[in-house]
Amino acid sequence: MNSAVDLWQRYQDWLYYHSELGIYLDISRVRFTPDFVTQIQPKFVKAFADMKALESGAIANPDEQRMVGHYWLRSPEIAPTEELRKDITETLDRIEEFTQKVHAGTIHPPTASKFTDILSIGIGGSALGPQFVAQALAKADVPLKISFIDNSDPDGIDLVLDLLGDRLSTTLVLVISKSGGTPEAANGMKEAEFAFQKAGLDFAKQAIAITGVGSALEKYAIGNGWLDTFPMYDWIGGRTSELSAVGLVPAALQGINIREMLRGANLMDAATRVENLRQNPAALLAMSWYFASNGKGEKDMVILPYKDRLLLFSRYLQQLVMESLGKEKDLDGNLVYQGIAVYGNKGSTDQHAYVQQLREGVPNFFATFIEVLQDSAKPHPEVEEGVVTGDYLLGFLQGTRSALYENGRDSITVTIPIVSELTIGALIALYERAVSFYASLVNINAYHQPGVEAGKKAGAKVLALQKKMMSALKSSTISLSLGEIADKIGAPDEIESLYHIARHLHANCKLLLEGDLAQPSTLRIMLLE
Ligand SMILES: O=P(O)(O)OC[C@H]1O[C@](O)(CO)[C@@H](O)[C@@H]1O
Repeated sequence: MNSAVDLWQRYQDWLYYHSELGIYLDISRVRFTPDFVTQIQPKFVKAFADMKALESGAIANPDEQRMVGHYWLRSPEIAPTEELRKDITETLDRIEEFTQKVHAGTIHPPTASKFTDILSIGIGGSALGPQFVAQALAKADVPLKISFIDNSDPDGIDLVLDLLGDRLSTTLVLVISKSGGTPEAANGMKEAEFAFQKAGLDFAKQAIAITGVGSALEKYAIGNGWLDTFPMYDWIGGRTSELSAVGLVPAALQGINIREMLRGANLMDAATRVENLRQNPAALLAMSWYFASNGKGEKDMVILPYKDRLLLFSRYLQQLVMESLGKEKDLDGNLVYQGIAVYGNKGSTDQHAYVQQLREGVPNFFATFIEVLQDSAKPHPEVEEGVVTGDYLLGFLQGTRSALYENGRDSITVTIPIVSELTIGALIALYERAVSFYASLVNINAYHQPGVEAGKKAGAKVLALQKKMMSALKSSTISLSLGEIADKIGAPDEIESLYHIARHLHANCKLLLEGDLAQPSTLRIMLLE
């Protein structure tokens, strides 16, 4: 298997090529055996059946009793009802109409003839796709420049708003939240509203919402007369929403051809509907993941795109893969602790960062190289005789792939001809389907995220404690120790939380801590006047 001739044969035997998209998938450097392929075939019978059921509108997310319909977004004709088909096509038409009006200046800010910027506010699936696509398809000359508030970090928000500066008056704000109740998105919106108010601007005249039908955010936007709202359907998960209004509105506004993105996804969806393992690129990916991680997430997925524009792909895939596959229980309720950890950066930067460990250190990963065939739209000078920078990039990729393989580290290579709307749409669709297949192989629900709720609830508890602590301090004429506060508010088990809250409020000049900072039990706490 390891002779160059054998490997070349294996490469050709397993090479997948999509002629219309010009996309290749090479899984030859994953060391599965013919026996493994034979053994996994029956699991794909189920995976293909699950795919069919999901696409025809079955309740594929049993916990939440929801259909899962992101495939319908790029093939409305396969949506299970006429109403859904109409919703999808009408929303797409509305996005294009709105975009044309913004670009033409028919929809414009109160104090200028055109919008210059977009400020996109949202988190998780309501940010990662738009960020990935904005960077992948960025151009120097765009109708509107985009910036993002994707966290509840006041310093991060300051920087975004400072960079917008006076252009806030010509900024179109997109508040994106499926639930319409995610605190990070709500806080970002409130901060932006406040900044507009401070600058004497009318937020409602410069804001749109992309949110679940009937959500609190939709009601708020309509009630306050925002420019427009676009729907996010309950049958689309946040992490598969890039090709819904969530991703299409910001993309279209940046001048990105959204019909081409949808066409790319549609072509890939068709290719990944083929019920033949060897001819289905998503099935080949899922099989490789299963082999590499032993169907139990025993190895991490390292994403190495050799293209600056694709830097955020690993971050995008982190949510898609880890939120979908990282599950405690399988569909039968057994404890399985599933998942595949995803991380990555870009080549060749990685070679000067962590490839050392990948090559020689703990062999707990499999790599995925993303190769782009076209170097650049522009010709580049030779950096040495007959060699341009892009030739180096290919050399680095090939070199790392071989060096890893020689040392027992498996890899997959996805090759695209060019970074374009078509190929980005296709890549998104490829990984969405691979995740779906993998979930079937390991029998888990890829479309819920119960674990996230625990963190959200715990976060809310900390804020409630903070409020109680502040009112305890307000009603006290003397400084209090952490223990005294805990007793006063009836929360003796929360003393450590109270300490963390007090230390944060002290650093932000909301209260005073006196005592030995190295010994929390000595601290006395009082409000600052
Ligand atoms: O769009 P929303 O409802 O604000 O949710 C943002 C993100 O939060 C989650 O629900 C949980 O992290 C993600 O699945 C989702 O993409």
